[in-house]
Amino acid sequence: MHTLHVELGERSYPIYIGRDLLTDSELLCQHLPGSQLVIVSNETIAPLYLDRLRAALGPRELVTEVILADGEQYKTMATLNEILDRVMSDRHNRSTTLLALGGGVVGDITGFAAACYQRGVNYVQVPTTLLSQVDSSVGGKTAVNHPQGKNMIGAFHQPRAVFIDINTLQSLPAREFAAGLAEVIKYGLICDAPFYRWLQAHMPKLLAREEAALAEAIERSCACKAEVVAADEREGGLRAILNLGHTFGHAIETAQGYGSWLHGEAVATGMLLAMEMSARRGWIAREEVADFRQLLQTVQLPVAPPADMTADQFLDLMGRDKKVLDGTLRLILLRDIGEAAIVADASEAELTTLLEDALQTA
Ligand SMILES: NC(=O)c1ccc[n+]([C@@H]2O[C@H](COP(=O)([O-])OP(=O)(O)OC[C@H]3O[C@@H](n4cnc5c(N)ncnc54)[C@H](O)[C@@H]3O)[C@@H](O)[C@H]2O)c1
Ligand SMILES: O=C(O)C(=O)C[C@@H](O)[C@H](O)[C@H](O)COP(=O)(O)O
Ligand SMILES: [Zn+2]
Repeated sequence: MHTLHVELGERSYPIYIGRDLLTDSELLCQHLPGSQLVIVSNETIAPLYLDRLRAALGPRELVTEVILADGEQYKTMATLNEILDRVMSDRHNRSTTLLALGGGVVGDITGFAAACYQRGVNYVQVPTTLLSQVDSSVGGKTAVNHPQGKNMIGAFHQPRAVFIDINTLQSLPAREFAAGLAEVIKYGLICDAPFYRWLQAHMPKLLAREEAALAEAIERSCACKAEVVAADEREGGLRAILNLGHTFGHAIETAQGYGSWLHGEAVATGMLLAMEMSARRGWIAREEVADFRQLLQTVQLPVAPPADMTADQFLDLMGRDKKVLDGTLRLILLRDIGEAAIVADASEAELTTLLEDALQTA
């Protein structure tokens, strides 16, 4: 087992990465000492992993299990209320801890419920998708979607611990695994060029879900995220680099009504747009864009935006991005592989041409 730390003073917490953590009673109970617990999962994950986890957690005075419907389309206020209603009805007090067992959807909603209940109770993350293991379980961004925008209602609320059991990845559908790889690749692009080159070389091993390669990729991704979050917890500046590809990607997810494009798929296409834009500015070589496109294709991630979108629709949705400040859109581009830049000078003309060219390939 490897342990990383997110250093945030009194809100610091460990990230444990290893096999069979889901059944590691001693480790789990060390971080979950209280008598009250709320386990939040969904209808797909619970039948696979809940029994084992429950057994490892041992008997408690009060345990509430909330099993949500599965899907990004349920990352809503209504689902948040479902959790809060159960927590209220079962009379949990402030000493309770929420535990998210699942992917990023379960994790983001559970974290938000923990941030809201009685103005904030503890929660821990037990992420079961690649995406949630390398990204959403770490950093304390919690949220639900609004029909008009992704993650628009939420709070920063850090978990107390993250337990990454890499065995759970063996049951993950291939499409979801690929979506997680998009966020893994993101870390190489924004802050770790050697890691990006390693990913290019080791993609076959990752796609075969070889344990050593998976552990390495998860650890390096979490290390990057932990460092960025520790430096800028609430996205005053630097943390925005974790949003590479997301301004385009969130526009795609919102336009599609959440669900038909997976988050990682939309981010992959968004990262390709950001790389193309960086190349057009002369910041990165054309060959890097071509190699990146090839890498996405190897992983079976989409390389063109949805054909039914227009550049105007993109611009409208991108104008609602959380990185818009005083009416100015900020985008994450690449100065080089491993070196992200936050730019505020993208013109409407530059974006329209970029998007129209990309839409022609869709
Ligand atoms: N908070 C953050 O910093 C952050 C970062 C990245 C993404 N996100 C959010 O995370 C969400 C995407 O997360 P996701 O990709 O994990 O999607 P997800 O939570 O929808 O999970 C993907 C699918 O895999 C299933 N699943 C989960 N674990 C499984 C397993 N081990 N075996 C079999 N099936 C399994 C789920 O039931 C679901 O159907 C989006 O809402 C995105 O906005 C948040
Ligand atoms: O942790 C962050 O910061 C990120 O931006 C990570 C992203 O991968 C993630 O999708 C996040 O939820 C996006 O945040 P948002 O503020 O753009 O909604
Ligand atoms: Zn993301």
